[in-house]
Parts: sequence; C-alpha cells; structure tokens
Amino acid sequence: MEPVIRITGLSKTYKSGFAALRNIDLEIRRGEIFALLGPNGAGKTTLISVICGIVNPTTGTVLADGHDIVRDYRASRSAIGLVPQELSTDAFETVWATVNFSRGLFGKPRDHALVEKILRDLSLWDKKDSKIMTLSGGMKRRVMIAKALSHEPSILFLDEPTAGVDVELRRDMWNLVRGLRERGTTIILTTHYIEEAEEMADRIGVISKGELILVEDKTQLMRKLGKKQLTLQLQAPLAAIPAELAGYPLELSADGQELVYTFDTQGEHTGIAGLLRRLTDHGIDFKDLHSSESSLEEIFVSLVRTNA
Ligand SMILES: Nc1ncnc2c1ncn2[C@@H]1O[C@H](COP(=O)(O)OP(=O)(O)OP(=O)(O)O)[C@@H](O)[C@H]1O
Repeated sequence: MEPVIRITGLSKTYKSGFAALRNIDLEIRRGEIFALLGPNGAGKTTLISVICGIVNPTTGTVLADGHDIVRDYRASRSAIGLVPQELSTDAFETVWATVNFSRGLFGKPRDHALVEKILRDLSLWDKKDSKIMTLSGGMKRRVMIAKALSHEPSILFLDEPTAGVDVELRRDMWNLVRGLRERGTTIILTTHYIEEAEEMADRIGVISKGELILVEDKTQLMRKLGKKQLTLQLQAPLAAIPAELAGYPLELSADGQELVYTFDTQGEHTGIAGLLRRLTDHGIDFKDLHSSESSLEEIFVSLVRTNA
C-alpha cells in the first residue's frame, strides 16, 4: 500500500545555522499509530511543522496523502489535522463557534451533525456554548483536538497530546486515538512519555539531535532490544562478587543481598542453568528469585545515550 506520508532526504537548518533535522527518510503507513520519541530539542516539532507546511524544509521532499507539501500545499494541508503543543484558541469564542469556524477555514461546507459528533466524542457537548476562556486546561486541549478533526483529516498529528494532563484525560485521549484509528485515521504523535508509545503505537521512531536513529515495529523493537533480568535474593549477603564469577554479567546490590543477572531474550542460551550451578559450587545460596523484562523506557534511554 502507498504510504500516507513519504518523507525523503528532509533537512532543516534554521536561519541561525542550527541543523534541526538531518536527512530524514520516513514512510508512514496508512492507518497506523506512529509514535515519534525523542528528548527535548530533538527535532520532533520541527518535523511536524515541516509536514504541516508551517516551517519550510531546507532540502528534501514530503508527500502527504500523495500531495507535495510545498507545491501542492492546500491539498496536502487539508488532509492533515494538527493538534499543536501550545494551546492557541480564541478565548472569547464559544466552543461551538470555534470548531465550526475551523472547519470553514478549510473550505468545507457546514456540517452541524459532524461537529456535534466530534464534540460528543470528546465529552465537550455540554460545554458547546461556553466561552473557551472559562474552560479548564484539559477541556481546552479537547477543543484543540475538536478543531483539528473538524475538517475530517485522514492524518492527525498530536504534538505532545498528554503533556501536563491528568490521568483521566490521558486515558480519554488514548481511547479517542484508538477510536480514530479504527475509523481509518492515521495518527502520528510525539511524546516524552514512553509508556504512551508503549501503550498506543504500532511503530516507533526515535529522533535524536535531528536524526532519525531508529524506526521499528513496537513489538519487534521490544523483542529485539529487550533484555531480561534475573534477580536472586541471597541467603547471606555477599561483600563482593567472587572472582570466579567475573565472566558473568552480574551486579551486586549495595547491601549485598541481591545478585542481578542480565541476559538477552534473543540469545540461544540464557546461561541461567550454568550460573545457578556455579553459584551452588561457590556455596552461594539464594532464597528467592524473580525475572523482569526491560521496558521501552530503558531501551529508549540506552538508544539515546548511544547516540550522544
Ligand atoms: N525558529 C527557530 N530558529 C532556530 N532554532 C530553532 C527554531 N525552532 C526550533 N529551533 C531549535 O531546533 C531544535 C529542535 O526543536 P524542536 O522544537 O523541533 O524539538 P522537539 O524535539 O520538538 O523538542 P521538545 O520535546 O522540547 O518539544 C531545538 O534545539 C530548537 O532550539
């Protein structure tokens, strides 16, 4: 299937001379949820801004829904809904007027039934006659989403959708995003919250210092980079790891009560049986053991650290 967004050789150097994006190639699949992860200043917002035609690219091309974002700006932009990081709406307007007006900006005919549905889906219907300035921060964020959806885009960008929102709204937002995906909307979200990517995304891209350092299927990424840890609670504390066990990737907790063994889930042998034998040989007994898998958070931190 043709990708819904095709980015080729994209770079952005700001007037200051700062290279915010370096030679990005990326294809977004129709109907997927793609999470763009990266530390502060990595270039996430710049990338979204280029795709949405807010920032001009220095080199490269972007096709959104088949339309070149520079040559064919209007057509590409109307395929896109953007929920920006910052809340920016007319404080004195009502929710109803703002969302209808946004639709009009894209030259779409009035459709009150559609706007009503969007407001209901976002639990905004009972606020439709409220002025924006009287709404809470979370409600204002919902209004931003309603505006972005008002012209029925096939691609939705959510730039840090849940930054600073409470748990309840975050859950609502996730449900909303899933619902949109079910109806065929492609969703690209940027986030600092790894758990959000872990929970929501089909694929994950990691951007660091303007470079896209990785794009992977979420499950594959977690499997590929996933490490497991086996923690052994010792019968008696150890002062140090015995020299004979130096070849094993072992760590001793500060109080000497726990030995942690890290192994690769992809490896042919975990090495656990051998390790346990060696421990017994050395008279190291343990009273309990448990294993844990590394989270996407740990994978992400180690990736960005490697790129530093
Ligand atoms: N107009 C501009 N002129 C010069 N530099 C800019 C401009 N806009 C952004 N930058 C720089 O480009 C880099 C990338 O910024 P961007 O906002 O894209 O990062 P980000 O990944 O979205 O970060 P955050 O997670 O903090 O939102 C930053 O170092 C920023 O200071």
